[in-house]
Amino acid sequence: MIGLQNAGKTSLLRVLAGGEFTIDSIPTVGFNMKRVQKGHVTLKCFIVDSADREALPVAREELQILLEKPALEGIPLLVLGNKSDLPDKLSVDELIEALNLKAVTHREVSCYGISAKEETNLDAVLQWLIARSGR
Ligand SMILES: Nc1nc2c(ncn2[C@@H]2O[C@H](COP(=O)(O)OP(=O)(O)OP(=O)(O)O)[C@@H](O)[C@H]2O)c(=O)[nH]1
Ligand SMILES: [Mg+2]
Repeated sequence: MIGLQNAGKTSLLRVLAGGEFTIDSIPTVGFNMKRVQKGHVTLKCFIVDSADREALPVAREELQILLEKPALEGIPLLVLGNKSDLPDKLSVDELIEALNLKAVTHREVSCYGISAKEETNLDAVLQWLIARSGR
C-alpha cells in the first residue's frame, strides 16, 4: 500500500484488518509501504486522497515513478481514491484523468472510489486482492 501523506493508508489498513476508524490517526513516521505478496506477484495498491486536489499532481508523479520501476513491470495496479465520503471528492472518472491512468499500458489497472471512514466499497478492494493473490 503506497500513497502520499494523509491519503488514508493507516486508516484503510486498520479498517481492512477489522479495526475501528479513528479520525485522529497519528501520521506514520518512517515506513509507509506495505506489500501484499504471494509467490512472486506483488500486488500494487496506490491510495490517494480523492478530495485533496492539490496533492493529486504530486500523486500522479509519484505513481509515474513507481510504474517505471523494472521490478514492478506488468504487475496489476489498484488505485484507490479514498475519502469518497467528502463532498469535494473527485469522481472515479476525474481521478483516472488526474492521475493519467489511461496512459498506463502493459498492465491491468483498476480504480475505485472508497471511504475507509464509511467503509464504502471496501469489499471491492478485498475482492480485487483475493482474485489476484493466487497468480
Ligand atoms: N473523511 C475521511 N477521512 C479519512 C478517511 N480515511 C482517512 N481519513 C482521515 O485522513 C487523515 C489521514 O489518515 P491516515 O490513515 O493517518 O493517513 P496515512 O496515509 O496513514 O498518513 P501518513 O501516515 O501521515 O502518511 C486522518 O485524519 C484520517 O482520519 C476517509 O475515508 N474519509
Ligand atoms: Mg499512516
